[in-house]
Parts: sequence; structure tokens; C-alpha cells
Amino acid sequence: DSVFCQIAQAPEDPILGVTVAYNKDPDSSKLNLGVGAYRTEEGKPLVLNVVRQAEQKLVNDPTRIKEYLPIVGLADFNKASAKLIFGADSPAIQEKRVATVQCLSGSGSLRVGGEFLARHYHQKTIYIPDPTWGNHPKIFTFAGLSVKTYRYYDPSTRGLHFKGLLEDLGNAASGSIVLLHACAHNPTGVDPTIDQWEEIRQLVRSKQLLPFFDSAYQGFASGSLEADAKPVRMFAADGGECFTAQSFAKNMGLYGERVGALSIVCKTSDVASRVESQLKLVIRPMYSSPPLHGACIVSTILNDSNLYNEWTIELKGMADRIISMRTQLLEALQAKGTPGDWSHIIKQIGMFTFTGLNAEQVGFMRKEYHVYMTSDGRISMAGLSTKTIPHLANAMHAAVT
Ligand SMILES: Cc1ncc(COP(=O)(O)O)c(CN[C@](O)(C(=O)O)[C@@H](O)C(=O)O)c1O
Repeated sequence: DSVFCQIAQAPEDPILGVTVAYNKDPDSSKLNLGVGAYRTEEGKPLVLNVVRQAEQKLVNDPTRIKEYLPIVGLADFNKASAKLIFGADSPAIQEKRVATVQCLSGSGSLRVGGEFLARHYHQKTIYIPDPTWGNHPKIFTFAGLSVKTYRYYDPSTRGLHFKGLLEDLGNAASGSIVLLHACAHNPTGVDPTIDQWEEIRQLVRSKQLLPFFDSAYQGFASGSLEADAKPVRMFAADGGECFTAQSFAKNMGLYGERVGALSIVCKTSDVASRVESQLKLVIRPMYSSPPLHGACIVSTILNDSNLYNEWTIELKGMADRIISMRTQLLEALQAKGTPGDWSHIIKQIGMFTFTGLNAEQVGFMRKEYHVYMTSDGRISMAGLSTKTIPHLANAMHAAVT
């Protein structure tokens, strides 16, 4: 008998499992609105032109080697990543108070940050939004932290539960870690306003909470890298300490290259260098050092002004296409007279619309219309195109009437 004959069949991941089911469906009208991966109007994955150009430069460089990266990753990438999120004029960067390590995309950055905190921070509780990305609680639990939630979304308004957020964070034990989505909240698409962010920042600082930003969509929410980084920059510039996990999966279209960075803003440069040394002790026994290729692509683009400018144009193009899908879906539902108020579709931002459809309606749409989305009613707007909007509108109309 196998020593694993008792092992149980694990359930599919709630998000990635949607694509597994979609792939099995033979119906030609099927629509995959599950995983947060950008698709063009033709419904195809997109490799950015600047990524192709950067790869060409790398391939044509005969001096390139395949040596191990250091444990902390590619230095030019780390510097450029920190600059991208904190701003070129960031006081924290100028005073060398930021420890940045290249990690395996956003997930890896969150996990390394969680493991570091479990090992070196006195408070082991992390507050995450309700709802949040399904992988957050698992990442931080396995890292050794205890996970609690703070109210974030108000189903009655389909907007931010700001009062609940302030109350829950106000009641958190001093020093607790607080996970914050930097922009384009997943799954709700609801972000605090800048004024609300300032109130959150004041509360966080007054209670000595430790902010941990998750930035997986910088540039995707508004189309502007600067605007989308504003909340993070408010915290990073106030002299306090904060964690930031960055992913280049979506905004550079580098999903499978697993490119990300964890940056820890510290009070002094001496602390930052000691923090970096301890981060190496977390990373070395986990995966030893990060992958070379994706970091070289990002570093090439961020460190070349022409490629950088072209990237900002392509990024805005993706964000604009998603926004046009929002407008078209709302118009299609209004044209059909679909019961309910669907204005949240254009109020929410980023890759996802939190429709408000329940699990039963989601199941109905999958069964009857071959529309695939997560059971919490989230749809990835990037999975839509002008020609598939009518099919989704028909499915939603049928699901609610
Ligand atoms: C808020 C948030 N943080 C981190 C990540 C991790 O991303 P990566 O490790 O690839 O850099 C995602 C991706 N979440 C998804 O877009 C999604 O929610 O569909 C999808 O990629 C996923 O893995 O679930 C995310 O939505």
C-alpha cells in the first residue's frame, strides 16, 4: 500500500479552480470571468510591447549569464521597484530607510513579509479586510500569524463600510498588523477616497498599528501609476514604518514570470540594513534566491525612460479598456431593463466588479450560460470584450429575473 493511501483529494482553489472548470466546458459561448488576468478585445492574453522589446535587448546581449541572483534578488530591480511605489522623491528612499527584497511575485512578497513578522514582530495578529483576496488568510496563517478581519465592504451600499473599518481598526490591539490593498481592492473594486485614506493613516499611526500594503494593481485602477500609489506614499512619507508587497503580474503582464518585491520602510537606515539581513535568513531556506528573467525585464523597462514612457501608455490602454467594459456592461443591463441598481459597475475600479450576485445565481449563470466567475459574484472585467458583453448581460438578466 502507498504511504499516502489515506491522503484526501483537495478541493480546487476558489479562484484558479474557475479556470479549471472553464477549460473543461466544451460550449463555444463560454466566458471566463474568473482569474484576474488581462485579456484583449480578441479575448487573448497580452504580452506588452515593452516586455517584448526588453526581452529582445536581453536576448541580444551576449554578456548575459545565468548565475544565481543574490538572496535579496536583482539590485537594480529592487531599487527601481521601490522608486515606482514610493516615488522618486521619497524621503525614505533618500535616507536609505527602505529594505527591499525581490520575491516570487505578490504572493511570495506577502509570504516572506508574513514569515518575517511572525519571527521578529511582537504582535502576531494581522487584520485583513472582509472580504479580501482568498489567498490572504492562508498566506498569513501558514506564515505563523493569527488572522482577524476588519469590516471593509457594505453590501447595502455596495461601497466602503468606512464606519465599520474605523471601528474595527480602532478596537484592534495596539501594534496589530493591518493589511491594506494599495488600490483596486480585490474582490470589491471599492477603494477609500484620499480623505478616507488620511483618516485611516491617522488612526493607524495613533494606535501604532503596522500597515502592510498589498500593491498588485498599481496603474490598473486609475490608469496612472502615480495616482494609484498615493495611499502608500502618504504612509511611507509620514516617517512611520510600513510593509509593501508589490506584484508585476498584472501591470507588466508578467504573470508566470513571478516578479515581485517586498519593501519595508524603517525608521533608520541602520534598522533597514539589519532588517534586510534578517529577510535573507527567511528567504534562503524557503527558495534560496529569486528567478532572474522577469526581474531583468522589469529592471530594463523601469530603468529606460523610453521603455518606461511606452509602458505607461500601454498600461493606461489596459486600464481604459477595462473601464469601457464597465460602461458597456452597465448600458447593456440598462437597455434590457434588468431589475436592480447596477451603477456600482462603473463606480468600482480596477480589474474586478463585485456584482452582488449570490452563489446560487453564479451557479445558474455557469450552468445555463457557461459564464464562469467566482462564487462570491466577482467578475474580472478584463475577461470581457465588446462582443461578449451581450452574452453576459443576458446571463445576468436571466439570473436576477
Ligand atoms: C490583491 C492581490 N494580491 C496579490 C495577488 C497575487 O498575485 P501574484 O502572486 O500573481 O503576483 C493577487 C492576484 N489575484 C488574482 O488576480 C485573482 O484574484 O484573480 C489571481 O492572480 C490569483 O492568483 O488569484 C491579488 O489580487
